[in-house]
Amino acid sequence: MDTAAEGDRAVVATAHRVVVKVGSSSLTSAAGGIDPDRIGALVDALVAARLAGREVVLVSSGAIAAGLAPLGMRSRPHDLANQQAAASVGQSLLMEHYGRLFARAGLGVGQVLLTVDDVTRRGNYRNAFRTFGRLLELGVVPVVNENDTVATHEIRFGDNDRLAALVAHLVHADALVLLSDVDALWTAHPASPGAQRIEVVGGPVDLAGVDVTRRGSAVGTGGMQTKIEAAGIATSAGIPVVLTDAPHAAAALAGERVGTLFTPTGKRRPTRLLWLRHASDAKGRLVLDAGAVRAVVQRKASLLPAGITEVEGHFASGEPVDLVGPDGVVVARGLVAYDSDELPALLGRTTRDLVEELGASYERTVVHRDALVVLAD
Ligand SMILES: Nc1ncnc2c1ncn2[C@@H]1O[C@H](COP(=O)(O)OP(=O)(O)O)[C@@H](O)[C@H]1O
Ligand SMILES: N[C@@H](CCC(=O)OP(=O)(O)O)C(=O)O
Repeated sequence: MDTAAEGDRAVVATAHRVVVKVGSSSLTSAAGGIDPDRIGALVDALVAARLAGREVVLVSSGAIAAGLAPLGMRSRPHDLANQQAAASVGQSLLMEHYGRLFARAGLGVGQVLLTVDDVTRRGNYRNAFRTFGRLLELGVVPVVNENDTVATHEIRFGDNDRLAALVAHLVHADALVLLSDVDALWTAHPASPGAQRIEVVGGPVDLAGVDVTRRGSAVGTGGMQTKIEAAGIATSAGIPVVLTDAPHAAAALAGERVGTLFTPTGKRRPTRLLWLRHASDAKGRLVLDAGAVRAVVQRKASLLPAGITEVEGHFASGEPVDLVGPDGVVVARGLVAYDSDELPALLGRTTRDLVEELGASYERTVVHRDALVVLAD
């Protein structure tokens, strides 16, 4: 291994605040339901880290898997209503296990159920940040899951890998550990002939040719693809990621050479903008003329009505929209300051014109540069 990667393992070993995500497949037994030995071993590793003075946030899947047997369901249901029912039953079982297991070491747990809105809307985001901060100050281990019972398709993360990356960013974690049922990222599904373990991923080039198409466990959701995406989100925000299996949790946290290390590719950015890039679905599109594209992309300027030629979709003020160039390529994403039905009358007009005719409230930009992330640079 090269020295830089060894240095990054040390960064994981010394990380004070860590987010650990565990997948359904690592918590449940083949027969279904929570496997007491597996969840017990995981908690032991987290307790050791906690008692060594580190702050731990656990993102745990497994609610749906844990709820299947009590409801007489044989396999993970495909429809949302049954998934939500299973999650409702399973989440409390999961928390019962965590509460009891951490209590043996004198540690408390706090359940945090999140929807996409909680990491995308500014007010909710701040609120979630405060809650995590307080729980950690109190020495409690936050146990996070998606709020499956109420989340509809529109407000779903869909997989906890991405949720874990966003939580890592939200809590300003120093490292993210993704625990699955596979010991590392491999060049192809580990059962494929010739597949090899990958020890370090330094950026997207190291992933060229890696095959993650084969599905994983029956109880997991996203397979390897969502883990790679999650690692990309975290590393682009300066957070190193280790991907390994649950039995290697303690070794991963100790910075040992287990699993796959994804080294940071970017710097830590203002927190709100990361979700804008990764967690939000754009509600509409604004088509920009070439001058506006240059202003937004190169000069990092705010978007004014004068540079917009078309408005597509229905959105309300404050929602995310894509900014596209005259060629239809998305160049940025931002929070729009007008409703979609207000905008057409403003297009192509200067702000001065608008203020004179319509009043001072039209002095605002359509997308302010502080609420905008450039995707094309
Ligand atoms: N290139 C690859 N390297 C490692 N695992 C892979 C690869 N391609 C597919 N997989 C599968 O992805 C699975 C992990 O995804 P998943 O079952 O969703 O786990 P979890 O429940 O932990 O989120 C592995 O068990 C493995 O079968
Ligand atoms: N929130 C869902 C899990 C979703 C999920 O991403 O599962 P997994 O692929 O096992 O991490 C649950 O608790 O069942």
